[in-house]
Amino acid sequence: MWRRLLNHRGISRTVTWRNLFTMRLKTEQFQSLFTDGLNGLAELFEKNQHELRIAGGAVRDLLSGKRPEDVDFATTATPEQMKSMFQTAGIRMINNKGEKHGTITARLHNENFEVTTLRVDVQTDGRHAEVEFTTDWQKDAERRDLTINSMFLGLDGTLYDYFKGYEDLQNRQVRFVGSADQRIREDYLRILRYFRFYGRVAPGPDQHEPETLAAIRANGRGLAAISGERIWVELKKMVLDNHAGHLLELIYQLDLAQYIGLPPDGNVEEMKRVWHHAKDHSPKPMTILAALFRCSEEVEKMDVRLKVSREEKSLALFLVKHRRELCRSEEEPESIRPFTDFIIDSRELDSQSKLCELLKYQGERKLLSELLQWSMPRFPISGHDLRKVGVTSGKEIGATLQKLRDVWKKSRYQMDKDELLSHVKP
Ligand SMILES: Nc1ccn([C@@H]2O[C@H](COP(=O)(O)OP(=O)(O)OP(=O)(O)O)[C@@H](O)[C@H]2O)c(=O)n1
Ligand SMILES: [Mg+2]
Repeated sequence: MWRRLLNHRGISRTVTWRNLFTMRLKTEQFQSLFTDGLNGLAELFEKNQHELRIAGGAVRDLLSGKRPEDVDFATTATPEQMKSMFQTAGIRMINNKGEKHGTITARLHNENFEVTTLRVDVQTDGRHAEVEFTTDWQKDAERRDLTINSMFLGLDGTLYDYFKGYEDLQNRQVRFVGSADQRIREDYLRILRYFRFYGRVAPGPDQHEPETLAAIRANGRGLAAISGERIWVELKKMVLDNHAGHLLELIYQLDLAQYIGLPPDGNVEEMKRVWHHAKDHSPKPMTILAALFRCSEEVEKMDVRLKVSREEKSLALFLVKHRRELCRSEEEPESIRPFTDFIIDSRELDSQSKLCELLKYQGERKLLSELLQWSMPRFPISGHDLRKVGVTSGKEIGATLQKLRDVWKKSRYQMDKDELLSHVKP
């Protein structure tokens, strides 16, 4: 993907002017953004002589040949100017919560467009910022986290790159804009964003700039003040990207684990092992993280801090409980029977998917592909069938069903209804 990007045919000319690097982007992904909604938005800004550009992550994605999932826009217009412009044009605006930070959301042709006024952060407490609006594009680029996230793209395809973001993207380097220390102090979550984008962009593990790591180490404690929800969103994405084994180890080396809900004495060696054999099998984030936990109390503590979903927590507890004792049988190492027996006994809907995660954890590739294809046989007997053959009391029905389940299991789930009912003594 990256080599293709270097000699992309969609890029037609490059100009360097002082520290601003510009060029024209005309890729298919870029063209495909121009829906009726965006064309309408662009026209309106042009008519009112306000500049409008695509900003941040979407520019990074477009330059990497990816269609961005969400596109943020930046403008020189103030929120007041935008509001009056949209009102005059009869365009609906929705949820004005972002207005304090300069964001107006307009709805055109059933599409929402988030447009944010250029700004500088005048005061930050490491979580929230007090902002001041500006018409200077470079100032807005300067307050962004990473060089690869600091670029703008005009709607004519012109790239505005003040901090060598494009060069870094081509060289697969992740760097903070200006001082890493300052950028991190503005929002400590950026430590985790750095790791996440490192996973996405860097060609291999361990190619960090020493100053970046020093700034992260020095500011790690700041993560303690960041909400668990925000941390979990970042951590989850990071764990599923490249180099996650290395990055999680780095989190321990830089002494950050304690601030983000991970056990201070996490089992890093086990995690690296698990990551290595699970990474190509689409593991859930918790399958990798579970390897760090030594006991269920550590899972509980993580949940208090990160407020993970009920399913995520239950998977972590499940893996910690069963990772050693529920494994392939010595006598029949190729058989998925211990796992299918477990699923049938547990009668829980999600136990099959949990066991698939367990097999990823254990690195059992063959058993995993079999279990993925296996479908649970249906137990052919109901209470109703037993009543028909004369078992009437509730207690007796329960006990007989259990007994028949055992018989069924011994037959490796082959016996049908009649064969099973022949075991019921009238
Ligand atoms: N802590 C943060 C979060 C965001 N940003 C800036 O705001 C942009 C948009 O943020 P967001 O959508 O949260 O992230 P993306 O970089 O777009 O990544 P994703 O693809 O995950 O949306 C970023 O590119 C970056 O310029 C920042 O400087 N500091
Ligand atoms: Mg984004």
